[in-house]
Formats: sequence, structure tokens, C-alpha cells
Amino acid sequence: MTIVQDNARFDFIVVGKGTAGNVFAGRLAENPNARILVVEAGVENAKDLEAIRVPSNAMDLRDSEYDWSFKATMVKRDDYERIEKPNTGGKVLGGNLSLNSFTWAPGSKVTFDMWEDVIYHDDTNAYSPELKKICQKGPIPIAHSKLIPEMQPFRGLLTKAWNSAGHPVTENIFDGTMPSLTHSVNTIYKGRRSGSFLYVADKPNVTILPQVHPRNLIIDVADKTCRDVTVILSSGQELNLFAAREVIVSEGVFETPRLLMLRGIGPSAELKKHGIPVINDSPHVGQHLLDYPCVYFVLRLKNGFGMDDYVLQKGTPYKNQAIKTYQNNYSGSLGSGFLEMVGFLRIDKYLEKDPLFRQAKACKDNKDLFCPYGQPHFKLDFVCLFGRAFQWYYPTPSKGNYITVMVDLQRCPAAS
Ligand SMILES: Cc1cc2nc3c(=O)[nH]c(=O)nc-3n(C[C@H](O)[C@H](O)[C@H](O)COP(=O)(O)OP(=O)(O)OC[C@H]3O[C@@H](n4cnc5c(N)ncnc54)[C@H](O)[C@@H]3O)c2cc1C
Repeated sequence: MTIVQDNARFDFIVVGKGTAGNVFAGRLAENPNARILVVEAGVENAKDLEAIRVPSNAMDLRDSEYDWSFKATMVKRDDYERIEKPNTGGKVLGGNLSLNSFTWAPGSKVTFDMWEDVIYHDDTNAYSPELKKICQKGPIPIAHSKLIPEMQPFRGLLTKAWNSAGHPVTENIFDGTMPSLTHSVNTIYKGRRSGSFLYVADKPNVTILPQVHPRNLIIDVADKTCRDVTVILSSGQELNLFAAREVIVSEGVFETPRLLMLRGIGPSAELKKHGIPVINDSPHVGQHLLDYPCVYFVLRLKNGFGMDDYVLQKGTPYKNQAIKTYQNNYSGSLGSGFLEMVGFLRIDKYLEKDPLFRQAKACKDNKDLFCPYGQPHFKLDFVCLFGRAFQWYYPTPSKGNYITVMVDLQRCPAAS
């Protein structure tokens, strides 16, 4: 158990230990003289939790003790009403990456090129041939998903169907040309989930203070610098912690702007509305949040094409064998995220049928409004079992085989 005293001093304090926080802390810790404190609301021992490390457990993490269990806003209009939707967020060392769906994909090269004018972007490094080595020696090892023999019938039919629709199939998404069905690269390595918690494992100069919430950022109004953080422990005790160099806030997409705005960093009009004294009028904090629209389809398959009886259904001979195999050397179906193939798809021919789309396109130099330079319109995840993390209305069936197809819009209309 980590013990940090009141008034303890560090060089850096990282608030929130998700993907961003761990990478910051891990990089800062490369300097052996730097002392880094990380504070996190969730538990610390993600690396040792089978619930997190066994890839096939991913479907069970929604609404578990490691989930913030956010709810999306209820939509209630005259013409449409939707009940609240669970919105998973990792509350554990590693944040969302400890709970997420494993897919690792680089961005489209053309999108980076579009940003070239506004941010630094070095094409050669973004798409270096080095990417093809897929970081197996990096701090968070990733790999092409292991193609498990039990999934061959499913893989075979999927590939045939994709080909028959005239779309390409490739192993290579490393050159930035995305549209294709590809053998996915996952944050799974040798049968274990790779999380950003690995980045800070065994780093003697990183101190992790789990299960605490930051209560306040103490900001020197004169030089607008934050060097102190007050945190509140689960016992209710408060600790003041000091950073000689910097405080880095990385609490994720909802909590980071909330903490900053409560402390007076944000759009001044918004802060004044709530009586918060403005320390830094920063117009973009807490703004520009975009929905990432996804639609999930869960469909029945012929028996023999799904993995439900290996993973979700209790006491089947397949499941018993799968457990034994995994216990032996983390291999077999339980070491899989079941996301072997990911499709990146353009749907130009359907869009072109819509007169509104054609009209809007004509006003935009005849360029596709959503993905003007050939980026995929959609990402399709093909998971060959009943996706109970995505299908919360129905209990998991006790028999039968299923497929879950997750369709994600890749570039939101508002961004386009
Ligand atoms: C279900 C799901 C599936 C996903 N699948 C994929 C995928 O397949 N591929 C992909 O690339 N991306 C995926 N993502 C997105 C990706 O995981 C996130 O974009 C990424 O992890 C965000 O990193 P972050 O550091 O910004 O935030 P987070 O990972 O959310 O980290 C924030 C951290 O701050 C902590 N924190 C928050 N509030 C407080 C507080 N008040 N006090 C202390 N600590 C706090 C949290 O507990 C958390 O550890 C998925 C996300 C989800 C939720």
C-alpha cells in the first residue's frame, strides 16, 4: 500500500492515470532523477487483475467495479425518445485502455496531411516502416491478433463476403491507406491485455497514489502556475501535495475539463455564469466534445460459427477445455479479444444516391463532406459472439452462436 504524507514533494504530479497519464509518467520517469507522483481514482493493481488481463473477460467489464459507469444523456424529444445508455469508462490504473476493445489502428495518412498546416506533423515518422514492427519491444506491447483455429469458419466466411462486395483485404494498414478488411492489431500480447499500466510498472521513481480524488488545484494567480494539488482520500482525509516542476491533468475527456473549469480555467463567459473566478480565459476547455456515433448489431449465427460456447456459456465442454488451455500458457480462445478482423469501409456509392448529399457535395468543391480525401467512412468490428457489453437490453442467451458487428462512424459530421 502506497503511503504518501501530507505536504509531500515531488517534481511532477500527474492527476489521472489513464492512457495519457501513464504515458506522461512513464516518459518523465526515464529521467532517473525525476520524482513523479500519480494520483488515480481507481485501484492500482490492474497488472495483477485477471478480470482485466484475460482478454476474453472484456465483455464483463461494463458496469463492473472498474467502470465509472457513466450514462449518456437521455434523449427526449417530441418525435424521439431514447432511454439512458451505459457509457463505459475505466476507473482503474490504465483508465479506458484497461477496459477497452483492444483495436490498435494508426490514423489515415491523409487526415494527418490535412492537419499539416495547423500542427507539427512529420509524415516520414508517422508512417515509418518501423511501425510494421508493431512495438513488441515497446512499453505497451501490441501484436496482430492471434488467429485462433476455432474461429477459422467465421473468418473464412467473413473474408469471402467482404471480397464478394468488391472490397480489398489486407494485412497492411501501416502505410496509412485505410479502407480494407484487415487482420487487426490489438493491445493483447501473448494472451494478456496490454494496458498503459505496463508503462509505469516497476519504475522506482514513480509513486502511485490510488483511490483518491483531486479536490483542488492550487494555482498561483500571479504567474498562473499550478504546483500544488489537494487530494481527498477514501477515508475523507485531505493531503496537500507539491510539485516542484509541473502538475499534469489527464483525467480523461469528461473529468479533465471539469476540474480545470472548477478551478477557473476555461471560457470566461461560462465560468462567470457559475460564479467561478476566472484565472485563465481559455475558450476551448470543455468545448468541442463530439459524439462518436456507434451502432451495434447482435445477430444469430449458425452453430459452429461463434465462440459463445467457448466463453460466455457456463459449463460447456468447449469452455472447460478453453480454461485448461489458458491456464497452461495463456493460449487458446480465452487469450483472444475475438476481434481478429476489422473493416474500414467507404460507402460512396450509397451516399451518391442521396440528392441531399450530392447537393451538399456540390457546395464543397465536389468533395465528400465526411471523408474528403479517401479516409474510411466507417469502422466495422466483427466479434463472433454475443456482445453483452454492447447489448444490454437482453440477457446473454444460454445457447446458440452469435455475431456482434460494431459500426463506428469514423469522422463525425460536426468535425467535417
Ligand atoms: C468501452 C471502450 C472501448 C474502446 N475501444 C477502443 C479501441 O478498441 N481502440 C481504441 O483505440 N480506443 C478505444 N477506446 C478509447 C480509448 O480507450 C480512450 O480514448 C483512451 O483510453 C483515453 O485515454 P485518456 O488518458 O484520455 O483517458 P482515460 O483512459 O479515461 O484516463 C483517465 C484516468 O483518469 C482517472 N480519473 C478520472 N477522474 C478522476 C478523478 N476525479 N480523480 C482521480 N482520477 C480520475 C480515471 O480513473 C482514468 O484512469 C475505447 C473506449 C472505451 C470506453
